Amino acid sequence: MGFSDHIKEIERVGQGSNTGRDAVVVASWRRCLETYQLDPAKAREAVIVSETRLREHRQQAEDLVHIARSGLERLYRQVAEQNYVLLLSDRQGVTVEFLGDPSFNNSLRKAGLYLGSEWSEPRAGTCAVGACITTGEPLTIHQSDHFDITHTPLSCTAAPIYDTQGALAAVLDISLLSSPILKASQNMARHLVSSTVRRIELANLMASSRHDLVLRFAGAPEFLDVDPEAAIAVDGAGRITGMTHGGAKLLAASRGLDWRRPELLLGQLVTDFFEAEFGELASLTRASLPQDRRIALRGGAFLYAHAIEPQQRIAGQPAARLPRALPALSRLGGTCPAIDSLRRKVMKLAPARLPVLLQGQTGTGKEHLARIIHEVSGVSGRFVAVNCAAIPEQLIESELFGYAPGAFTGALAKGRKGLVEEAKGGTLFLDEIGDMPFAAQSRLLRVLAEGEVLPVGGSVPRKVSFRVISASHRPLAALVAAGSFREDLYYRLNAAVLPLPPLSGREDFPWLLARLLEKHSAGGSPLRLSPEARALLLAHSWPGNIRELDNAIAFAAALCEDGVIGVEDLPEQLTLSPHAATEGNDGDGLLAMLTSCKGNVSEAARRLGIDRTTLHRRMRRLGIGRPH
Ligand SMILES: Nc1ncnc2c1ncn2[C@@H]1O[C@H](COP(=O)(O)OP(=O)(O)OP(=O)(O)O)[C@@H](O)[C@H]1O
Repeated sequence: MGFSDHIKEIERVGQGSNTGRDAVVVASWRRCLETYQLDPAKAREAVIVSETRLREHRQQAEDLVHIARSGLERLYRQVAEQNYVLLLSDRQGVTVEFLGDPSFNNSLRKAGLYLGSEWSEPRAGTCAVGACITTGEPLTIHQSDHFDITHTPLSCTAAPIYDTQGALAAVLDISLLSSPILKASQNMARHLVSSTVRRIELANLMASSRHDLVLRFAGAPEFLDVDPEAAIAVDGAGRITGMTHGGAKLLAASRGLDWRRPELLLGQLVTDFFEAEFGELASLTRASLPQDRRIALRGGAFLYAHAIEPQQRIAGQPAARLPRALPALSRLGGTCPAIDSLRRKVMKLAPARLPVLLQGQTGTGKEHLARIIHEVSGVSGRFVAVNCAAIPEQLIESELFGYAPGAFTGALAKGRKGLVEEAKGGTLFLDEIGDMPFAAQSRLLRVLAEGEVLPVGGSVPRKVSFRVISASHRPLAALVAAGSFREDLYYRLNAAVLPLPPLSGREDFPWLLARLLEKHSAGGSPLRLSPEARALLLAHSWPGNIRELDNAIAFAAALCEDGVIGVEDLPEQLTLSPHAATEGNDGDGLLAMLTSCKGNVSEAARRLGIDRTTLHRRMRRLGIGRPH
């Protein structure tokens, strides 16, 4: 369809004609024309938000992204071959997570299928993410369904992700740069996106309702354990505390209520919705066969249920296994010279309340260490963490130091306490301190030098006393030399410097691995690794450090079936990393690579960038046979 035909059709729809478009598209076009006053004749470029705004949006979505990641990567693997890219947007329509083929980066960025792209209806016109945010329903916006002519080559399918309280939290979208003409070609995409969202919501509910009873539901007993359609969480008093979107719809349908009004569902007695006593519902555990767990809703419909009991600590046993329950210093790491020395330093420094500077690559555990220092110091105040890189530059001073009444437009009438005062008597952790703007650095220096804080727009300083721990992944000394960090502040912050080693250099790797396996065991028996998966993890170079390992185990924990993580459960990037080339030089690395290629020597040689004969020679030298 040409440019002018597209505009004419939108105008006709605006005047009330029926041109055969889906109702969701028609409604969205009308919103674009009437509510957002967009002009179909004006093509707009895709909007990509600034780095700072992106960081802010990503920070807010961090927990959700963490839980969603394994589902996203699995979905991406299912669709990447058909050239789909995957976007996760927050409820403002900003893309906070993106998976796509990097070789198309330029065209994807230009088309707005990229990290930071903003797909809200008022900005981008009719688009899948924007329409999904507005309607709260899964949908496809295919080619000329898009309002803006710039986006008409795209085909986008999106589904909403709801939080456990029934609010729209994010949107998952898969998109194609070019697609077949028929919209029905995207039906499968819609099914895949919706089922991924269902799994993400279920994982989110399970993670946030550990101390409540969770009830999972399916229309057929066969699907109850593998792919439940809905779930709700219920507290000890029988009141509903959380739900997946499917759960909300099911509860609402049973009483003829509107699922868009979660306040009518949350906090209500579960027995108001089911023809069963609370005790009966709680007894629908795996102890009986799925087909025997049939229950009736108040509205008359039947379905099958699976009750998962709240996780309780069994006296003496699991509590000792939980990483949090370990004494603070032993949570630092295993036994090896580098970590033992770090532990000794922390033991001495923690009670001294000196400013400490933590240096280490991203994901090496700087915040983890800062919390340990806080705990060991035994102070009664709070631990307040501030990520200086995530707060927009214009807000950082008021966030940190607070502001006086009426300090600026939009300020609260009675002013506000800053984070520095929140940390009174405790610890202020300034992460990514190297990103703190110069003006805020000067104010912080004054607070540290004088022990008092002057709120923005205020004239009366207030006394504060707290311990400051700062962290940076860039060497602060180099920032001082480059003139972007105040030298006097640098000397105030680094009374003691603790470097954190990169994961690849940590001899206590097995200890860390064991802690993370416990962490992701979700209360059941601890997860285990197959020997091949362990070899692969040991061989990887971990550029993202402990965070990358943590994410990889979280991912594998979600995929593995019987508590044993195999190579096939690990994220693909572990086997395809650019660092793989170095992994063929030692026995473990080579074995891991061969295993990940299912024993295919040609494939392993290709990934290692060497020829087959060299690989065979290396295998003979290291005494490695071909794994089966
Ligand atoms: N010693 C440890 N034992 C177990 N888990 C750890 C340990 N250190 C770090 N982690 C885990 O690794 C992840 C990353 O840690 P953390 O956020 O402290 O890193 P960071 O260096 O502050 O990262 P960034 O530079 O990105 O802010 C977290 O999930 C944390 O719980």
